[in-house]
Amino acid sequence: MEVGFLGLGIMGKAMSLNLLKHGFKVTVWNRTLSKCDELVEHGASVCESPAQVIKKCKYTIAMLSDPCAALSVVFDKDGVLDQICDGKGYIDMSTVDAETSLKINEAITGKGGRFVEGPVSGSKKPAEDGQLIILAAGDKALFEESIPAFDVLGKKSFFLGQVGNGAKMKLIVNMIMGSMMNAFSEGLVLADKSGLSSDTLLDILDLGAMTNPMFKGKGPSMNKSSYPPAFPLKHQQKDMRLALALGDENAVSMPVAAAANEAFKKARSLGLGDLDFSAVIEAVKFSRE
Ligand SMILES: NC(=O)C1=CN([C@@H]2O[C@H](COP(=O)(O)OP(=O)(O)OC[C@H]3O[C@@H](n4cnc5c(N)ncnc54)[C@H](OP(=O)(O)O)[C@@H]3O)[C@@H](O)[C@H]2O)C=CC1
Ligand SMILES: O=CC(=O)O
Repeated sequence: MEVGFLGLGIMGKAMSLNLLKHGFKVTVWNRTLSKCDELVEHGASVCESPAQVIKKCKYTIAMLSDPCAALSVVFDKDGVLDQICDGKGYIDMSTVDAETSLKINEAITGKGGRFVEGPVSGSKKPAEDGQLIILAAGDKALFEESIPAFDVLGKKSFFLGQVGNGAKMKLIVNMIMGSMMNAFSEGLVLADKSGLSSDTLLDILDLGAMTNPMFKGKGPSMNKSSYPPAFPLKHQQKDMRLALALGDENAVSMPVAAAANEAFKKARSLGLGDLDFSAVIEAVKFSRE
């Protein structure tokens, strides 16, 4: 199977490398073209614009930072829309809001193409290991044709119905994750300020009903104030913002998520946006100083 891949950030690089490892022919494009070099070393071809990738490939996957990036890659000059046509499939796996996904769907299908949104749950390591959870929606036939690629990228693919449902589900999952990360950060800081060992707190949490891979994976490095980016904090804050907007639309009161969003905003204002989202603990420490 030949696929195009647009966007080689933390996730896109790991995902496209995985496809190459599993025998897919992959043609890549990234806004900063130099990031394609490593993929070429692993056998990928490169194009100089999204339009060229779409022209070459029947199926193209995108993994871009946010709604603005997702829209720009589709609608700008030499973008996806220039070449999308009957018989082509576009699969956007970026985390965006439903409105963005619907706009893209309308434009792609308006030119005869087919569209699936497929945001993923799981970070850099699950992307490297092909263990993502794929939250797809849109064109069912395209979803089914994408299964060979999804099976390489993920451990489970959900089909959630109409376009927008994948985006909404992903935002809800990440709203919960961002809120949990804040509660966790407050607990670690409170243990430390109370004269307790935050490492012992991790051991206690790990033995009880609250054990989870996120506390287990991030806790030890948070206790060392180390935040190598797996999931950039600026993206987690984008997800909180978009989830809160979904709450607004549906009149769902979400004070916990709103407070978590404020902490992520604070962390961004402290210049921590490119670090891992666990760096939000620095905003918690800051507010207690
Ligand atoms: N990291 C993670 O753990 C996870 C991330 N996600 C989601 O996946 C998506 C990608 O995340 P991640 O790989 O971490 O992000 P990165 O910040 O590492 O990469 C972002 C990518 O988007 C591209 N990009 C940004 N703005 C534009 C633009 N205006 N036009 C074209 N391309 C653009 C970047 O290009 P350039 O290299 O030129 O800057 C880069 O390829 C996000 O939506 C994120 O929320 C989902 C699950 C897990
Ligand atoms: O979107 C981030 C993730 O870890 O999932």
